[in-house]
Amino acid sequence: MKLLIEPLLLICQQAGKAIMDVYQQPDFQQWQKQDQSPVTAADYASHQIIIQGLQQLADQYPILSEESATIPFNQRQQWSRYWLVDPLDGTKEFIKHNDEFTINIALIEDHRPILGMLYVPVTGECYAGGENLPPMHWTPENLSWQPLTTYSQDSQTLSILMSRSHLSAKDQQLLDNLKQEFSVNVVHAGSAIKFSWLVTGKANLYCRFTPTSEWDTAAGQAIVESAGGIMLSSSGQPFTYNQQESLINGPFLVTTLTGSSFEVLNKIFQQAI
Ligand SMILES: Nc1ncnc2c1ncn2[C@@H]1O[C@H](COP(=O)(O)O)[C@@H](OP(=O)(O)O)[C@H]1O
Ligand SMILES: [Mg+2]
Repeated sequence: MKLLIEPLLLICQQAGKAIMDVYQQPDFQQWQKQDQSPVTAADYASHQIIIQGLQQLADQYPILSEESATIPFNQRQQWSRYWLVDPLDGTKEFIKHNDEFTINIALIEDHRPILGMLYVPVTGECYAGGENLPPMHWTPENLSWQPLTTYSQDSQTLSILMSRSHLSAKDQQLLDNLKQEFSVNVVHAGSAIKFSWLVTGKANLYCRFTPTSEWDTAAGQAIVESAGGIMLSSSGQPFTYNQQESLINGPFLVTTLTGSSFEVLNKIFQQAI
């Protein structure tokens, strides 16, 4: 698994450069996809580079990318290992020009993310982690991977991450209920950048009720889990992938909280579903 880190970083850097080339154009084009979500030339360019890069690796696995996601479930069901890719996560943030977008690449084995990489094109930072790998951070300043200190702890103070672009009445209800038990600080961030904030200790909770897709969460989950955090579904089980025809995720809770604060927060999350 460790051997994949450097080649994946290189792929992300190349795709990130293509994304930034579009981002820096004064007036880039955008289109609506069939599901009404926006897409740009940056999404497609990044997709092409990542596919080509993954196809050049020594070990070959099928690839499911947001921009080529029409592979039917009866075919995907045969896969024990595959790459799950979001070539540009946070397209709305990209269009708003607020810098909060990522490239997400995960390796899934038997429905669980065993390796994840998140790349932030604007800063050139990269996060990685997985099974038998510590959470790691790469920066253009250090030009090397540094292990991240893990922040799992029992705490009465919540820094809760919420989407910048997708919020619901349930999110508000959850916040109100959490405020009765914890001191709560809300942090807004777009895309899978939210997962990086969990492993750097800038936040300790991310709950989501509005839809996301499987490629939005898998890489972040692998990194958070490598840092000792957890990502749970509405049934209280670790979050899984490629189990159904739909690629839309249900509600989830991601946290680095432990002990009694985790128990209280999990109860409030379960009640909110
Ligand atoms: N109705 C919907 N169905 C599926 N995914 C949705 C969705 N609304 C938002 N998302 C997902 O939420 C992601 C953005 O997350 P956030 O709101 O936290 O920034 C989007 O990623 P993309 O930008 O890659 O499409 C998109 O996949
Ligand atoms: Mg996405």
